[in-house]
Amino acid sequence: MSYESIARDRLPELLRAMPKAELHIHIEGSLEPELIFQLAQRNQVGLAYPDVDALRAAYAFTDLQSFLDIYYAGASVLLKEEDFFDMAMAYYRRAQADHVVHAEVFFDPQTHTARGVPFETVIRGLTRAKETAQRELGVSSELILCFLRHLSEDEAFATLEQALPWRDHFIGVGLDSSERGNPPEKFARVFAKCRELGLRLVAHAGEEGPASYIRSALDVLHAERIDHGVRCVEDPALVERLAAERVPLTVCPLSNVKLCVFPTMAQHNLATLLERGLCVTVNSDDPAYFGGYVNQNYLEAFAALPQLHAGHAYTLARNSLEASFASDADKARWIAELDAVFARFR
Ligand code: HPA
Ligand SMILES: [Zn+2]
Repeated sequence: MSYESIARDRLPELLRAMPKAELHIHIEGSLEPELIFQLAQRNQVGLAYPDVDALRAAYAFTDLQSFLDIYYAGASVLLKEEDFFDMAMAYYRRAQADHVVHAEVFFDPQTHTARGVPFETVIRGLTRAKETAQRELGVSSELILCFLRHLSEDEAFATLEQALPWRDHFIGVGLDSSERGNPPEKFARVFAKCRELGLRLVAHAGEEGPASYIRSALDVLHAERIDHGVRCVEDPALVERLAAERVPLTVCPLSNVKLCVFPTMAQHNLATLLERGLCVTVNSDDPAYFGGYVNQNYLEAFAALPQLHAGHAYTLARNSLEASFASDADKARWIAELDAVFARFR
């Protein structure tokens, strides 16, 4: 079906209404400044900023590391199961408002266990929110445990050990934090172990790091999806392979602009990636820090890239549903809902 003829001025309404999956969201990156201050007060944690406005004013990033420094500082207010629950519920409410039917949510246990917060506290709070979101909001979700790549592989193994009693509470593992200088190869053994355990595998690659990191994420880690992946265009043979193998890329447009991966949204390569036939999806990454939740990412990308039309909107939403780790039955149901929404706009 062709949707190209749907008028451009109807795109915002269509982008908001279409059912979608979000596959690249760090739950700690959904912690809004207001909630950071509430939790700081509740838990008697001191912050380096006097108020919400001062904290928000510090969100001027020059690269990934400048963001990560402030992101880990923000997460320091999370101490109790209830804190993780409240943070995740706030995300699920925003996701529901954006017509996210399914989310695969990253969490960074090492950010918390390093501060003395037990793994159990983190997973209990997030799991309770996941179940509440399904029951009360109708938002389906799964959890993906991310290893911090600036830490050692031994530390990743120790985290996996702590997580194994909770094996059925998360579906897979990912790799995040400082990319440059921390190639996928560093985590080959722990990913091999996770693969043996039947966990789903994803990895951040090609955000700030070179295209070769995307190749090793595929060949060494056996990642099933690449988080970001926008630098794949520097290696045309890799682009062909990603297209042929239909490897999903979880692209985060606002994040890429805020972290200076692209100077402006008009220079983002989202449209190019789609033209090359890649299985691209749109996601928010760290919505509290980068200026918006998933719909804002769609809206700003479509506003800045005139090549994009309603046909691309359909492709992106459909890719997000198909690239998820949900059941075939759930995917079929959501795709039928997607088709019904687009039928209303024709
Ligand atoms: O965009 C990101 N890249 C790497 N690590 C991260 N941790 C949170 N967000 C990110
Ligand atoms: Zn990310």
